[in-house]
Amino acid sequence: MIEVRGLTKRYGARVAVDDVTFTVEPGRVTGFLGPNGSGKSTTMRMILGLVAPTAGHALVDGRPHRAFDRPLRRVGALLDADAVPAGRSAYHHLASIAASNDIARGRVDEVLDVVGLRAAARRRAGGFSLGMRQRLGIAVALLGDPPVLLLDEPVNGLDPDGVRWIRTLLRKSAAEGRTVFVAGHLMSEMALTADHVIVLSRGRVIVDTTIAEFVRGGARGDVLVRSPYGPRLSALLTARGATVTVEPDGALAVEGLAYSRIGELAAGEGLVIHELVARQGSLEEAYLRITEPEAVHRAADGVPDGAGA
Ligand SMILES: Nc1ncnc2c1ncn2[C@@H]1O[C@H](COP(=O)(O)OP(=O)(O)OP(=O)(O)O)[C@@H](O)[C@H]1O
Repeated sequence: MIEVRGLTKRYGARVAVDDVTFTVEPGRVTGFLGPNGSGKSTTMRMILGLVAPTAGHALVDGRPHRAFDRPLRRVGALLDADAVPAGRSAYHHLASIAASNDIARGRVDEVLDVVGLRAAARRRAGGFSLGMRQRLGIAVALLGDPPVLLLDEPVNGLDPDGVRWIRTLLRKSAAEGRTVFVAGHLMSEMALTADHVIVLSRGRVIVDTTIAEFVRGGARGDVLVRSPYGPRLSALLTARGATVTVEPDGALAVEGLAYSRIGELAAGEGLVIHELVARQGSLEEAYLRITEPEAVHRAADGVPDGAGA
């Protein structure tokens, strides 16, 4: 479990993380979302004891990270895939980290297998692709078989196969009872991987809830209707209180009426329907809806007065 209480980080006048409190529970994947610069990495670094908080504290399984003698056995972290030493092979990189954390050398081969780097293990990590460096970073995180995983954008640079592999790994780790905390920007992937979501905006927590609840509360659900009688159907549904938007391909997006009612109304008027789909809102839609004002504001911040396009 990760417990963050009143965590704050100021850099001069800039508040990177502002009185943040949350708990990351074991047994589920918790997604950590927020626009660029909202404070996710700084929060993760404070949890790992790499950045000193201005105020507040973070505990991992009840203790501050610095209290662990062999931290890799308690928390596996991926922060920056470029942190791999260029001159060393993947094997030697992992072996030296294992030795300093009192982890059996045999574990190195195991994690190389898990991350799919066995064949490249003797090559210099400096020649690795971004995806391979990312896999090596994940190997380091897994080395100590830790009960807590903390990963900053783990799918960055991975191919679709790798993205699916990460998803499976994180789901499996949570099912084993581990605490899995993962920051990311890829909403479609987060929707498939996470059970719970914490959203930061300007250094503050603005959402801390289940993915299902977040999507239900923040995203629009509607019904997609395709019919050769689009305009007549649109008039009919509007007269019954629905809000109808015509999509670029001529389909109708209908809000305010259940799909069953739409089908009945159309049948009553003898209007043929080719497709009738109840669409669930997406995580991306819910996320954009709550963070868009900030994105706009930040874009405005970035444009100096009088600067032309
Ligand atoms: N060492 C530092 N010195 C000064 N400011 C910093 C430092 N580290 C982070 N910041 C600032 O703190 C804020 C939060 O940054 P942080 O990297 O935590 O955001 P993030 O949510 O991880 O962003 P991204 O999604 O782009 O990775 C930003 O305004 C950033 O410029």
